Amino acid sequence: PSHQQDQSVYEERHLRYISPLGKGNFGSVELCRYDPLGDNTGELIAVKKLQPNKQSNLEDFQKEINTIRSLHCDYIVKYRGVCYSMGRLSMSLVMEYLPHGSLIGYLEKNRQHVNNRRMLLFASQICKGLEYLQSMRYVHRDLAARNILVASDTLVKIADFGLTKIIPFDKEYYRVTHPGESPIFWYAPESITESKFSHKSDVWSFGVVLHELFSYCEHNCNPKRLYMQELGNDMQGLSISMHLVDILKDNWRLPAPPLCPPRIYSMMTTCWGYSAEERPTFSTLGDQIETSIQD
Ligand SMILES: CC(C)(Nc1nc(-c2c[nH]c3ncc(Cl)cc23)ncc1F)C(=O)NCC(F)(F)F
Repeated sequence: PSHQQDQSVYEERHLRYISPLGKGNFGSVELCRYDPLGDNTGELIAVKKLQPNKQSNLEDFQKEINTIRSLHCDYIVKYRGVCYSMGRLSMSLVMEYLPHGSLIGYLEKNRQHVNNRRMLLFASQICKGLEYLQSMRYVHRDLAARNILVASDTLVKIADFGLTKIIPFDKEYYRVTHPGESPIFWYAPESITESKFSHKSDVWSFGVVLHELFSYCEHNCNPKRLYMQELGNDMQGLSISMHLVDILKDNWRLPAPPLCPPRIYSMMTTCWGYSAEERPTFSTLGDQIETSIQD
């Protein structure tokens, strides 16, 4: 209902810190209990604090809060509200807490009872979440299994909108001025060479997430490791991204994960079309995944 205020304010005095969850873009996230009654019956929440010493300023954080507050989708981590502290000088983003954590940890722990059908269910949920993001003209820019959260054994959600940008109404892509520490092994070629980000660059990253899914996030065959093996581990710094683009131009792609169904691997390779136009849309990918689930 529109009258329901979507921004609930959490009072810092009722916040009970429990444990650290991890570090994301521009901040750290902690598990807390919001316990106004003081009897430990309050809800568990994930609280993302702005890293005070980071050059990222309050403005970027405010943008991230506005982004996640505007998203209402079953496959995107839910915004709960904000918590002001130190007399409204600093603020924290409050999100729903998903007990199973990020997809990487979940797959490492539960590998034995997650089969291909379950993987395809997760893939279709991520795809639907991305289709929704695209309908809102957002590009995520940091799609990776580490940024997918597990709500239950049958539900995953996209999270960490620290790098998400809105595509201007008159353009098909967003150009970043300050690339920062980029996860280049999840990046499309044009994002590496021209800092250009679009729905089609998110499609490339979705292909890499599919590879992570069907590799069960095995750390010895994660994308960075596989690329570095191909590049020769002796590379340093800047030349890695240029060498990476060269092997992509020569049509080298991540190899099929062990036991990955051929139809799924060919779906990944369509996401890795060198030029953005060759890559499918999320709706086409969604249909292909649904078809694979039926079989
Ligand atoms: C920076 C942070 C905390 N990292 C982690 N979150 C959670 C984690 C576990 N449960 C959570 N419930 C909500 C949220 Cl926002 C995070 C978690 N678990 C492990 C993490 F490394 C994060 O936000 N990562 C992006 C995400 F994984 F969420 F996509």
